[in-house]
Amino acid sequence: MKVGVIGVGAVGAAATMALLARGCAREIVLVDQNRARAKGVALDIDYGLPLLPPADVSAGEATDLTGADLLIITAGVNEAAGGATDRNDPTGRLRLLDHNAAIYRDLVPELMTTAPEATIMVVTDPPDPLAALTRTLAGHGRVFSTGTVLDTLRFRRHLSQLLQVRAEDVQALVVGEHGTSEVLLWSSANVGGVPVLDILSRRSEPIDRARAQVESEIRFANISIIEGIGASQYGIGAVVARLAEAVVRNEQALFTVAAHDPARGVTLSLLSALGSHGVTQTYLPAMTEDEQQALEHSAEILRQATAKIT
Ligand SMILES: NC(=O)c1ccc[n+]([C@@H]2O[C@H](COP(=O)([O-])OP(=O)(O)OC[C@H]3O[C@@H](n4cnc5c(N)ncnc54)[C@H](O)[C@@H]3O)[C@@H](O)[C@H]2O)c1
Repeated sequence: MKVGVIGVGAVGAAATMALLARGCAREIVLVDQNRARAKGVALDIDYGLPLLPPADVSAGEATDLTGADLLIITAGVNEAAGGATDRNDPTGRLRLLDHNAAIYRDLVPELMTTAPEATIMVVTDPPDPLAALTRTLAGHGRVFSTGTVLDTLRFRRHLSQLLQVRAEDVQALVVGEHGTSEVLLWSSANVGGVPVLDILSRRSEPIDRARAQVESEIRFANISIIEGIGASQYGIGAVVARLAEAVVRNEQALFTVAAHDPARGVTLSLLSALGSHGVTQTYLPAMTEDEQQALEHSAEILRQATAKIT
């Protein structure tokens, strides 16, 4: 399987290492407008390849992506460079939209001339409106964004720490925008079928305080990471690799990736089956009325953002 990584900054490099460790791509081509950077990352990784599953990694141009099965786009400014690191700013990652949409308007048509058959994973922020734009520019529907997959993992990790159980046994979803309006589905969060809210309600600590703390840590996790290392990269790298694996193996595995939702007329995260052609089926998770309202609010924010660029 041939995979192209377009944008070889912090996220592109971390995603490439995670892809290699998972052994789900035989050939990876790294493309960046900073050619020297792509070459440096490819060379650095190349020296570690004898210890990794068989694969070739090279730096190239868009023209070297011919025959790619999957394109992973991480090109664009991040929250630190784009001034989106204020916890009190409800716009959040949407602040990067105009800048990164301009990059996509140049990039995607060029990619389509060389790899028109590839499925496309959008990682650049804000990923959901950019996936909608990519779908229009590419002229096909094999486009999804990483959506709230990372937020969902963060939710599971925080609940696992709160309840002292391993994260693999925590089922919990975040839906809507990958951004400040995302919706944590507390009502269906469970460990081994036992509702998380039932467990928390039996504790001495007020449930609202525990919920508010978890929500805040998840909603602003990117900023906490950026304050330490300048860019959120390793968690998303692991997410990208797992999603790439689902695509190249045509798994139809369920993730909260974002895809076009005809019912709401917008690209956002629900629960979707992911395979070689991108998202093939989407399910609306069970929700309380409050959660449904929050999801519709998130959809509206994304609709308005998407309308500005498409
Ligand atoms: N979806 C998520 O969950 C998630 C998580 C973390 C980061 N991100 C986003 O991923 C993006 C990349 O973040 P980063 O930290 O790697 O940024 P970065 O600045 O380290 O890297 C971006 C790279 O894109 C390249 N680039 C810019 N325009 C290009 C073009 N037209 N063609 C090819 N390459 C181009 C730059 O040269 C740079 O190397 C940002 O938008 C960031 O906010 C998304």
